Amino acid sequence: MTDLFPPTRTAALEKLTAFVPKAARVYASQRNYDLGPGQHDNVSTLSPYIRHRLMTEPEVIVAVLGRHALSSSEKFVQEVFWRTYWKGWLEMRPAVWGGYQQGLARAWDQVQTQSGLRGEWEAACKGETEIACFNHWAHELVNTGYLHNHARMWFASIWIFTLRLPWELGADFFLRHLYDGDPASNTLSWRWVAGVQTQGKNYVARASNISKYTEGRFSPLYQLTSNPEPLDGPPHPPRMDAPEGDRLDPSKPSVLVLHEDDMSPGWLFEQGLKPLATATLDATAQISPLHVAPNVTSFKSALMDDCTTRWSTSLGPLTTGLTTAQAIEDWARSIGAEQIVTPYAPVGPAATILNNIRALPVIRPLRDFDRRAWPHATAGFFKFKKKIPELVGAMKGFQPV
Ligand SMILES: Cc1cc2nc3c(=O)[nH]c(=O)nc-3n(C[C@H](O)[C@H](O)[C@H](O)COP(=O)(O)OP(=O)(O)OC[C@H]3O[C@@H](n4cnc5c(N)ncnc54)[C@H](O)[C@@H]3O)c2cc1C
Repeated sequence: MTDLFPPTRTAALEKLTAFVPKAARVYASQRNYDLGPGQHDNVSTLSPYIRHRLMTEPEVIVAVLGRHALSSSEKFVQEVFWRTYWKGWLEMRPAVWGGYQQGLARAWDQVQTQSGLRGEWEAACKGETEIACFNHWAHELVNTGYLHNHARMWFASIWIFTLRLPWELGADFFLRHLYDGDPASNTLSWRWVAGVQTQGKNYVARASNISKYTEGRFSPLYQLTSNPEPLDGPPHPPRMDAPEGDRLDPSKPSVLVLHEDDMSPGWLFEQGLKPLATATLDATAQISPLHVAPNVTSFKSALMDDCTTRWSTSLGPLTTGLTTAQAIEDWARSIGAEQIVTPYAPVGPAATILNNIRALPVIRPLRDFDRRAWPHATAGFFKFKKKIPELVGAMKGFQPV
């Protein structure tokens, strides 16, 4: 099943080319249908590539707008901007990621000390509950590294409101098994389903909706909790300013650190960066207190191999798989660098490691796309999406048709 996501940019581009003709009318009318593993042709299945920026959001949007007007492909373009919105929202409230990690640590303690909870959590993760659709999605996730968006919503809702398991354990289960596992999209989507993101409003999975959008493959009648209350959560932390990124002075002796959040470093070379050497950061051990699934680890590392192979002539000598701030500092010093350059890593495992580097200045340039979009994630998506035409207009290479 890993063949669904060959870990190369060439494969990502082929998928994009095949999907572009469907990005307008077909996507708008059929995107909510989950037709099962290997049958997800009505959506793009590009997220494992976009999440790691083996392919960027503007690149996908520009390809779609080269074929369709924004008015007819609006639904798809908006979905791509959901990723951007979630990232901007979390970037301005990084304490929410810390809060999730604390909640997860508490829930994980309970799993280890309460055998009843442990059994229920294990049954959910193994797809051994009484609910057939839920079991199916647990297996699909573990076997393929992907779930359709609607299945993610139903699964999260059943996890929280029918199985009554802590939402943080469900978010962690996703992060350990999704090829596109993403701190912002995953954490904030789980919070949204639970009713702590849009406070007081939860997402309730209904048998009729599941039956309709799986074309009758599943119909969990009378099995799902029907009117659950949203969970209580703390108020949102105060909003910080969105980051602006650092200015890059390419004349200083620099080393480059590549990480899972941006595997297309060409834009840094365009700014004149000529690294003395490059290292790749492996942040997978920071994703979860448990082991990340081996297929996810090997997917990420194959994507990184693809990136460093494509850019090999610009990177200088390559060191792979550094895992700590100390290891990066020691390596950078041994090269004789005066600064460490790294594409801005948004809130998450890579940023946590990079933020602990003290021995040398860390220069984190931010892509123009993020700098323009993130500050608009001040409130809900409804407000953010009004900025989409302006953000699309500012994209390099965009020619309206
Ligand atoms: C509980 C839950 C957890 C989720 N966890 C993740 C996650 O860890 N990582 C992740 O990338 N997405 C996550 N999503 C969002 C969404 O489900 C996936 O991005 C989408 O299903 C990816 O499939 P696709 O590429 O075929 O999407 P398409 O429908 O083809 O959409 C195109 C692109 O738009 C973006 N996108 C679409 N829907 C969303 C969305 N709701 N939020 C953010 N971006 C979106 C993705 O980059 C996607 O590749 C989660 C959603 C839910 C409800």
